[in-house]
Amino acid sequence: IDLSVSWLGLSMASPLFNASGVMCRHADELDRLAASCAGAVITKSCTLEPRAGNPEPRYAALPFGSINSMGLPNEGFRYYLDYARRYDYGRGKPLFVSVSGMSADETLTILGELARLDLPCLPEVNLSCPNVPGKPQTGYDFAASAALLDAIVRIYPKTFGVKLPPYFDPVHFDMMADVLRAYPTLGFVTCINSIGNALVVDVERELALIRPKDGLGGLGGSYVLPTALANVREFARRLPDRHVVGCGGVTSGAEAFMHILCGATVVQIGTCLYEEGPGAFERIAAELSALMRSKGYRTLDAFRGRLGTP
Ligand SMILES: CC(C)(C)CCc1c(C(=O)O)[nH]c(=O)[nH]c1=O
Repeated sequence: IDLSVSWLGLSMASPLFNASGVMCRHADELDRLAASCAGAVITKSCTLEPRAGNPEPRYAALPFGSINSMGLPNEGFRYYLDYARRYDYGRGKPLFVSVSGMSADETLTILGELARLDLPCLPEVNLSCPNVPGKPQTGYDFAASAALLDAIVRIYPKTFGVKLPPYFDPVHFDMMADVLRAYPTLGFVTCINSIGNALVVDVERELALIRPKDGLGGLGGSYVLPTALANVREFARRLPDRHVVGCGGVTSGAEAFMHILCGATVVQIGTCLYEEGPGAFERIAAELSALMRSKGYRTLDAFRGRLGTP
């Protein structure tokens, strides 16, 4: 059974890696991911300056997933560019740098610096990044997304990707795909980010579970799997010449298989990695391998994007 993936000039021994935000804020965490069975590593979304993030409690594990309102705690982009400079690309594990400026200008400044370094790492631009006050997150503002991407391709000439929030309306799939299709250097889209602004209640204490935003936070884990799969399949259909990175609700080989069957080239793991640790990569890869064997598939290409309809 061959779990390897070659894409965007990269080669990965496993299709599995971390979702940005989980176990990737500090260099020691990133090194631990690089030493694990993960096929690649991505950094916590960075901003121009370091950020402590929101007051705690800001993350909670739930019966079927997680809720978080971390508030972009990160060491600042220079820290991650320095990590990207020192990273050992020869070990065959690509490094992705997630970028989420507090404004479009911040994102552009960071990408300009990244372009100057001309390193082998690839940026994943987080479109859940804040937009101008009074406007929804960038990914839900199609004009703002197009304006940001117009500016990005002017200052960042190489291949990059975007992290998308989940969409819930076919017209939104169409509208966002129309925006993204216009940028030939957009090599991949990662579907999905957490489902935003959920609210989880502690009945006994009659309190929200997390403190920021009066309890509102992004939902992750098994709760979001069906929405993640829909977004993967719908964007893979609309952008057949780009890669889709699947993210959302992967806790097993079967769920990784679902994402790839829906069209994902590779798969990110968030909540399950946070709760289980890096051993999740080895377990899920072994489960995926066993499932493929039982179905007679020797490679991921044998079933990628082949979901049918009854
Ligand atoms: C939600 C933002 C804080 C604007 C971006 C960072 C982010 C966070 C976070 O740092 O709170 N959590 C997520 O689940 N997804 C994200 O993209």
